[in-house]
Amino acid sequence: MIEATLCFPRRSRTDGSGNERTDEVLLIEKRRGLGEGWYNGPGGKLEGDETPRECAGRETREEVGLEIDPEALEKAGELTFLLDGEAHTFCHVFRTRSFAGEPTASEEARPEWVPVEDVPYDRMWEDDHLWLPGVLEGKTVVGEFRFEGGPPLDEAEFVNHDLEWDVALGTR
Ligand SMILES: Nc1nc2c([nH]c(=O)n2[C@H]2C[C@H](O)[C@@H](COP(=O)(O)OP(=O)(O)OP(=O)(O)O)O2)c(=O)[nH]1
Repeated sequence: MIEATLCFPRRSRTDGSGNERTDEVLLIEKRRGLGEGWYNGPGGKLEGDETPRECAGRETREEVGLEIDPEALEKAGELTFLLDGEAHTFCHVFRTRSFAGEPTASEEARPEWVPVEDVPYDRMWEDDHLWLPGVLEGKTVVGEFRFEGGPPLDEAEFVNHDLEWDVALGTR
């Protein structure tokens, strides 16, 4: 089974007059690989003996150039994606308001700050609207999502899911 991560950097912005506060999340438009053409958080597969939070920090740096201290990542979810009845990917989800630098595009990703109210769920993995809103509200989630008809996973059909909220997650 693949072990992977997703990272959702957050910021709050005030408009010029200082009245309107917008809560934003950094998404990427993925330019290649699994989920190409869709929006997602920065992230990817674990390499070597790195921990999930080290992986989330490294992928965010490689894909959009933000520097993130792995210890500053807050664990928000653990998602299992099953393909044709078999565990395909186990994905650790993190969020953080602590990072350095400005997002820049890479070969893999085009970054975009998006108001939390305007996340483009119609241009994302089909399951994301089920768990990402809660994650962006600060909840923790454990989920199982079943796909059929692949590989690859991103061409399979999303068939059903189980979700559990407000779960105490490990510290990895
Ligand atoms: N939001 C969301 N992300 C998903 C779903 N399924 C799934 O694998 N992912 C994530 C986990 C990983 O962060 C990412 C796939 O890994 P990746 O970006 O390394 O894949 P890739 O094929 O581009 O690999 P590589 O060439 O970069 O090594 O997609 C899903 O249903 N929703």
